[in-house]
Amino acid sequence: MNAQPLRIGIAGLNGRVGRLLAQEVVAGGGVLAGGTTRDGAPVAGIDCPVYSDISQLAHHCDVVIDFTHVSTVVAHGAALAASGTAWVLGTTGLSAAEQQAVDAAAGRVAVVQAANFSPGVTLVTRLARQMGAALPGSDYDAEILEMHHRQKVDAPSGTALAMGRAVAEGRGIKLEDHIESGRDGHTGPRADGAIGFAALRGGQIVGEHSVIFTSTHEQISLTHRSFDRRVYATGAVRAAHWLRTRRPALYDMEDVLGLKSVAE
Ligand SMILES: NC(=O)C1=CN([C@@H]2O[C@H](COP(=O)(O)OP(=O)(O)OC[C@H]3O[C@@H](n4cnc5c(N)ncnc54)[C@H](OP(=O)(O)O)[C@@H]3O)[C@@H](O)[C@H]2O)C=CC1
Ligand SMILES: O=C(O)C1=N[C@H](C(=O)O)C[C@H](O)C1
Repeated sequence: MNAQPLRIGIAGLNGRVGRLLAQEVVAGGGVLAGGTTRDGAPVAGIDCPVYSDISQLAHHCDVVIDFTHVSTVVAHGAALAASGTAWVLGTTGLSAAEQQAVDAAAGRVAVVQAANFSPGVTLVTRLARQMGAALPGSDYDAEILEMHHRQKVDAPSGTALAMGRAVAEGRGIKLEDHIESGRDGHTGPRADGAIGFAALRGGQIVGEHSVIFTSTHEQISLTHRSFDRRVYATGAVRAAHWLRTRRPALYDMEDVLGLKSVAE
């Protein structure tokens, strides 16, 4: 049993998720050790030290929860690995090179990375893997539909890509070899075994994802809707506490929820 409360820092303290994280860290029994904003300015209504440099924040924390922007990932990974600070990473839209930086950091510190910290999405993604295994691409066309608020900057969403990757894993193929995203114009017919994506944007929709399998004779769809971003913040804080006793490695929300020991 750890006597000291967990010291949690928040990268992107003034973000839509960052502001909720500040509340959930305290509600979860942790210490809000500080946060970052781009210019180091304090955030109205949140009482903690604020830095512009994540290295400064890291020295005061056991773990940093990071929901920022993809442009920060390489620098954040290097800084947290150098200071030995665990990392809960929710930022989406990573390139292969940015993902490699996360993998490298996870060789030195414990990292939980998830495109979506909601328990419901974690389960839907697991089910998508099982459906991919059971419903072959030769008979069942897999499509992922997502809708988000108008401010979202990356598409398809990280969650949609994770769901597509799960379908591909179930089918024993690579998503990269079968992805059909952003169809427009004279696309030709759907490729056999393709995994398709469609991204909608509008208003203040928090996050909606559907995985849809359609054959000649039937359709099966799984839909998840987030009503409140707090579901991401509570999931990320849960991940931060779970990380406390872990060795350096890359973990995901299935690890945090203990699902990997449950038979599929
Ligand atoms: N994994 C999950 O469960 C979820 C993931 N996300 C992802 O989290 C990320 C943030 O989402 P959201 O909170 O809605 O976004 P916001 O734009 O509301 O917040 C992002 C914050 O990141 C900071 N930031 C942006 N660019 C930089 C930079 N170059 N350097 C340092 N800080 C920067 C901004 O700081 P400042 O205000 O100082 O400019 C801002 O406050 C996105 O990638 C999103 O897709 C979102 C929801 C759930
Ligand atoms: O930007 C968002 O808002 C969200 N981003 C994540 C994603 O890209 O999947 C998670 C959630 O859908 C909300």
